[in-house]
Amino acid sequence: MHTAYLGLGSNMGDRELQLVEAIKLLNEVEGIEVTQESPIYETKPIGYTEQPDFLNMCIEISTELESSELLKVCMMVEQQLHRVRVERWGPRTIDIDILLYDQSVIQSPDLEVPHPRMTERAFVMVPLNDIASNVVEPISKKYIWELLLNDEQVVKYKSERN
Ligand SMILES: Nc1ncnc2c1ncn2[C@@H]1O[C@H](COP(=O)(O)OP(=O)(O)OP(=O)(O)O)[C@@H](O)[C@H]1O
Ligand SMILES: Nc1nc2c(c(=O)[nH]1)N=C(CO)CN2
Repeated sequence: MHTAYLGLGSNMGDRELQLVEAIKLLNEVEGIEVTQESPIYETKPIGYTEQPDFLNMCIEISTELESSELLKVCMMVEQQLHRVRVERWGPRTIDIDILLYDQSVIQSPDLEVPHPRMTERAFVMVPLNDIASNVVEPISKKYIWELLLNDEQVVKYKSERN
């Protein structure tokens, strides 16, 4: 059995209904059980900003499916909810991203896990932290180290007072 975290987003049509429907459809798939749902957040669009606000949330699932099968299921659910994609990062009825799959690191042409942009996105990290703070804590700590290693200079200050 595997544990995975999925990020859900919607900014077209009945946004809340589409999140609810996506969770229902995922739960109906054999080999998937939705075990936790975060609160829903209303978020300003990141990236391409000339589009409506999103509703975002994260869920935890317990699954027998391999990661590639899980990706197919996510894409199938997106299709069932009539996802239309006009442009990359543009408006969509539903977007389902695989954020984490156990502790796996996957780098295939179709699937990258952990999701490569998740740590830059508060609309992912905030709801993920609501349902999996134990998972977010080591990730964010690692991320802080990466920021420091890459460009930011943050050096401990030695007091000049007595
Ligand atoms: N972790 C992942 N979860 C979902 N799709 C992924 C993942 N890694 C790679 N992909 C690929 O990304 C494609 C979907 O891209 P999509 O258009 O949904 O990206 P996006 O949601 O607009 O942008 P972003 O990936 O930055 O959230 C899929 O065809 C899938 O093969
Ligand atoms: N607030 C917000 N912004 C986004 C979102 C999203 O889900 N929420 N998804 C994107 C592409 O995946 C791009 N920008």
